[in-house]
This record gives sequence, structure tokens and C-alpha cells, in this order.
Amino acid sequence: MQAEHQHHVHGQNGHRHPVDFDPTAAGPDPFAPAASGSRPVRIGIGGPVGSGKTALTAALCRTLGSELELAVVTNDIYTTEDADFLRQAGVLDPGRIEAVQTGACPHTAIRDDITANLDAVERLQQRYASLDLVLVESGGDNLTAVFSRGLADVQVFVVDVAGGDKVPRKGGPGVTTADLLVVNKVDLAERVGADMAVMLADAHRMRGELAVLAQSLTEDPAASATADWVRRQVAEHRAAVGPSAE
Ligand SMILES: Nc1nc2c(ncn2[C@@H]2O[C@H](COP(=O)(O)OP(=O)(O)OP(=O)(O)O)[C@@H](O)[C@H]2O)c(=O)[nH]1
Repeated sequence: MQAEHQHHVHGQNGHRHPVDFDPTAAGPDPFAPAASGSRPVRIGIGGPVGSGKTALTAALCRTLGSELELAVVTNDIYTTEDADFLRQAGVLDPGRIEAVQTGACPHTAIRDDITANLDAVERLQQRYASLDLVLVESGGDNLTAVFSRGLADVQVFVVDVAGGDKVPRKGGPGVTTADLLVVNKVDLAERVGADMAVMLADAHRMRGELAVLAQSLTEDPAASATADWVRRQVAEHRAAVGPSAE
């Protein structure tokens, strides 16, 4: 009896091979681990509709594209609008830009079921073996939309001055937990009657030690301060996992 449980018999002449039904009997992983540092750091860029996520992504590609091995995943609900914009703007080779169509509220694809985004990242990694950085831009969503830590190592939440100076004090996980909060379009503050001092004080109060940057992409199209922050994330990731594989 014992032998029958441990062996399958195929065909009339029957060749036998052992079958192990014990799911807890895991041996050591037979696959070689990926080369150290071969995985790029993944930075999520989220925030409400129209706050400037695509404009920031384009600026980061222009500023960092020549010094880092960089690729982008965009998320839109029904279109590939953001990817098309980035390709037409010529900020990166078209092959470095992958579009995900979420078909539902963007947070579902960046937080709940991240499979399509991970597939897109994997396609980029297969195409470019030594990527340093993948920017994953979310579709515009509300203040509750954040990235799963399984998709983004660190995340940037972009709000804009035109949305009103009350936005930071309304809180929500994007405002309170993102690794960097960018307050964008500060050039519009006077025109929309937003009080920058209040907005930044609220942001710091809600976030404690977490970073806050005020930015205008019309006045600083290179997004210099945010690009510096991104450089630091890449350096910290490299320090943690070793240099990028060649
Ligand atoms: N004045 C001003 N306009 C800006 C700034 N940043 C972005 N914009 C404009 O704001 C509009 C929306 O910017 P996008 O980058 O498309 O915003 P988004 O967050 O990607 O939008 P969705 O993907 O639809 O959620 C565009 O017309 C940008 O040119 C800024 O710093 N100042």
C-alpha cells in the first residue's frame, strides 16, 4: 500500500516515478538568485486628476534620462494618453515607455491588483537589462489612492495649488504616508487665492518628518528639487542592493 501512494504508474507497461504529496516538504530554491542589483528601484507617482503627474514624469525623464537607465509605466483608465504624450514629447525612447489600461479606478491597478503593472515592469526589465529606475505613474485618482509596496519601493504624491490650499490638511494616505509630497503649480497660487504658507505648514503638520517639496514646472521645467530627491532614492537603493547589473 505504502508503495502505491508514493508512485504513479503510467500506461500498461507502466513507468514509475515518485510523487511527493507533502506541500510542506520544500527543499532549497533550485533557481539561481537574480544578479545583485539587477532590479531597478520603482518609484510610484500618484495624486489627484490633473495635479501634474505626467508633467512631472516628463520633467524627470528629461532631467535624469541621460544620467540614469530609466523607464516609465503609465496608467490610464481607457486610453494610453499619458504614454502617448510622453512618447510624442520625445522624453525617452518609445521602448522605454509601457502603458497599462486599468479599465477601472486607477487605484485598483496600483494598490489592489498590481499584476498588469508588474508585467509592464517585467517587460521593461527584459528589454533593458541594466535599468536603474522605473517610474510608475498612476492615473489620476482621489486622496485615498496609494501604491502597494509590492509595486512601488517609494512613492511620490502630487497635489496642486489649484486644487485649493485646504488639500494637505484633508489628509488621506497619499498626503500623510507618501515618501515625498510634491505641492505643484505654485506659480498659480496668487491667481487661485491659495495661501502657500498655510498649505506647506499643513503639509508638514500632517506628515511629520516625511519630505515636502513645493514646485512649479512652468518656472522650473527640470523639476530640479524632485529630481534630486529621485537621485537620492536611486543611490540609496544601489547602496542597499549593490551596483546595477551590466
Ligand atoms: N501652471 C502650471 N501648470 C502646470 C504645472 N504642472 C503641470 N501643469 C499643467 O497642468 C495640466 C495637467 O497636468 P498633467 O501633468 O497632465 O496632470 P496629471 O496629474 O498627469 O493628469 P491626469 O493624468 O489626468 O490625472 C497640464 O495642462 C499641465 O501643463 C505647473 O507647475 N504650473
